[in-house]
Amino acid sequence: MRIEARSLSFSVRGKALLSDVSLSAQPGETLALVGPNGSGKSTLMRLLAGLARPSQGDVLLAEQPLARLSRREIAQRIAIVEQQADTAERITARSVVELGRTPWLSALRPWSGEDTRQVDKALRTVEMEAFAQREWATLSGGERQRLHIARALAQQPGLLLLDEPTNHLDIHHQLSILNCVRNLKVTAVVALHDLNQALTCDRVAVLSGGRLVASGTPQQALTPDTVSEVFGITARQVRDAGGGAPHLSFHLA
Ligand SMILES: Nc1ncnc2c1ncn2[C@@H]1O[C@H](COP(=O)(O)OP(=O)(O)OP(=O)(O)O)[C@@H](O)[C@H]1O
Repeated sequence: MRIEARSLSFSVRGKALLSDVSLSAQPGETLALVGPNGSGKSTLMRLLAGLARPSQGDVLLAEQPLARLSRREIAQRIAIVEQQADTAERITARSVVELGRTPWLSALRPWSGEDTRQVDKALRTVEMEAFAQREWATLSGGERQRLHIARALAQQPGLLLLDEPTNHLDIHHQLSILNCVRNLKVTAVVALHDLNQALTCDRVAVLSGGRLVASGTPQQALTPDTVSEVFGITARQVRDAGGGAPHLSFHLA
């Protein structure tokens, strides 16, 4: 599903948290959102998810204004995993993932084999099948994070919004979750702090002080000059001795 932000601004008590942000992701693309702490990534995610209304501008999902969709219609199209997402504690891992099926259920459409299949598939994708019956309270931070992502995948959204999904994850699961997201046919917007992980996405948008300062392909948006200026460091592009894609190395300026 195509997502577009048109001239989005958002203020709280007269303070501008986002100013005139325009960006889009095409169906199936993975768009990385990067920027320093407090630059507005989570705020933008919440506007894209319809969890907050922009002060100005519009969010269009598959060319339809989000503001015109009902909560249920939004839930059938958009899944979000927020930073510090938490869940009631007396519940099993599997039940958390089953919550992802809620937007598709109704009195006329009770739980079916298809729902069970989607939950199984999501648990497999995040490599958490073996934990399905565990109590939520007994799980580690990374295991909970993977289950939140599984819950979002079980929702079968057209747009997946992930706010720092690799937080808490060991390097194997960081790479495997990002790989899985990039390979999904679903459009994804992913807030990331690891700029080298952002380099592996289809497109990158760079926020600074609530404004969009660069966007485009990773090579266009994440130039050493832009990264140095936005993060107040010195960035250099380097290549492994064995060739391969360039990546960034960082030093304090
Ligand atoms: N309700 C609010 N009232 C006042 N300021 C707020 C409110 N919510 C967020 N902010 C401020 O807006 C700015 C953007 O916050 P946001 O959480 O979007 O940043 P972020 O880029 O996701 O940061 P991080 O990388 O630290 O997660 C921050 O300075 C934050 O303190």
